[in-house]
Amino acid sequence: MNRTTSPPARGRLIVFEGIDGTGKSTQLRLVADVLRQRGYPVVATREPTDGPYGRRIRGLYANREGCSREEELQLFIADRRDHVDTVLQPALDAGRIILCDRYYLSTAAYQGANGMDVDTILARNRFAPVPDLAILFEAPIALGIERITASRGEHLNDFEKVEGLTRVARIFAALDLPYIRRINAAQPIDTVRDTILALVLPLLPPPSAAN
Ligand SMILES: Nc1ncnc2c1ncn2[C@@H]1O[C@H](COP(=O)(O)OP(=O)(O)OP(=O)(O)O)[C@@H](O)[C@H]1O
Ligand SMILES: Cc1cn([C@H]2C[C@H](O)[C@@H](COP(=O)(O)O)O2)c(=O)[nH]c1=O
Repeated sequence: MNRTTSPPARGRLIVFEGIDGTGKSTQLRLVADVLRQRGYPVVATREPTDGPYGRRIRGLYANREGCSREEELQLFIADRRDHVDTVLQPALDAGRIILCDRYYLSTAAYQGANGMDVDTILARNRFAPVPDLAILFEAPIALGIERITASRGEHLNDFEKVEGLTRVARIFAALDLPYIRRINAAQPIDTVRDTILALVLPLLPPPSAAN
């Protein structure tokens, strides 16, 4: 008998976006735990990645000297291409639920804040799968800075960085795409987690169909 098996349902791509210190990584871990407890095959990942381009990008945080804005943008895009090819597309094809800490809206906002054209950045990311949901974490810049300073001892509070984050926040605020949902990330951790789950759970197939 000629038996056929149906391919697994396409997975879901859910991305966590927003300025620094709004709680994306914290929430990604919490939401991944809840989904796994419910039986979903979750892939938790992030950009910049830990791959070769991502490592080069992280090296730039310490010293940007000699790297033009265009080269920086190219590195983020190369990192994303690699991420799509090696992690995101295979996971989607296998029916997994991907939770990704930052994606191409971060490129639009951060490299846009560096002076690159936002629409051009988005156009150069057309190779990347469109997310099913982009959760945009919104909180005052000062709150994000305060959280990071308290937790990591990083000193983000100089004028130049605050000004830069203000430009980033303005671009995030102006993005108008159908898959974006904005959340109030200034609320307590459990409240934010429940808000995210209320957005995510209705988008998922039953856990058995996602395995
Ligand atoms: N809702 C919240 N209320 C209070 N503190 C929070 C909340 N969410 C996260 N934090 C704390 O703020 C700090 C920064 O959180 P987290 O690393 O998750 O932010 P992030 O958005 O991923 O930052 P970055 O973009 O810089 O990586 C952590 O110490 C975390 O415990
Ligand atoms: C994906 C992406 C990230 N960035 C910036 C945003 C943050 O300042 C760092 C990542 O830091 P995290 O603490 O690891 O979240 O990189 C960017 O400028 N462009 C991008 O595309």
